[in-house]
Amino acid sequence: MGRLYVFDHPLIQHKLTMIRDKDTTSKDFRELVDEVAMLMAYEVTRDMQLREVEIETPITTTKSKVLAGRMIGVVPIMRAGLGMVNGFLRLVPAAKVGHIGLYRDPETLKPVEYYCKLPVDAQERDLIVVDPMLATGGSASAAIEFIKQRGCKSIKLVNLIAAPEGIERVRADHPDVDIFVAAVDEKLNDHSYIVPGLGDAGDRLFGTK
Ligand SMILES: O=P(O)(O)OC[C@H]1O[C@H](OP(=O)(O)OP(=O)(O)O)[C@H](O)[C@@H]1O
Ligand SMILES: O=c1cc[nH]c(=O)[nH]1
Ligand SMILES: [Mg+2]
Repeated sequence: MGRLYVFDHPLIQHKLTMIRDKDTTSKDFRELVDEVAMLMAYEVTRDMQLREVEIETPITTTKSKVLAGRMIGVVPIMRAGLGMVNGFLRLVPAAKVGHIGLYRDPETLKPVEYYCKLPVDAQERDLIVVDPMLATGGSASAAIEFIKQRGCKSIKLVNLIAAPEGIERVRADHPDVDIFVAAVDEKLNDHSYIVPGLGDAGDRLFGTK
């Protein structure tokens, strides 16, 4: 069973409140999603490997640590996942970015794939799938499945807000994937939007509605 991490850091919770507020403008919404993604990236990357190197400071020679081992690939689920990419890249600029285009069909609620491009060395990277919303879990589960079909094995999922249904779905379909969220909300409504949630993340990021 994949582990579930809920980030209760006060800065994340404060910013999430502003993100949820319906009166927050697209500009502020984008900036806040970016900031929370960066704060989450700090914790999500806690298990990155280090190796020791010898360096010279202005005072003396010393041993110190640098990143080593598997590098990261950030995989946003478009569109809304795009809003979380920069936060990760600011902390890990050497990360590569793969894109998965999915939208949830409003009638069937099933994810429809329209794009997939991963880094050529994706199989050798620790992949972090990002999407602000985990509602039914259909989109995240399909995205993880596409990535696995391309030979990738080390995968994490990072969402701002998750519904219990989405967490259960991803855990059932992909028990090897750990999930990192800023909040677990109450439920889904009749249109499978998260309650209380933040509305349509893609529309709020890009001002399309
Ligand atoms: O867990 P699910 O029930 O699959 O729903 C979550 C998905 O819905 C949203 O995308 P949307 O389909 O609105 O596409 P968009 O990002 O282009 O707006 C969201 O960004 C997730 O990808
Ligand atoms: O609440 C939801 C559910 C799916 N997609 C969103 O953007 N918001
Ligand atoms: Mg949307």
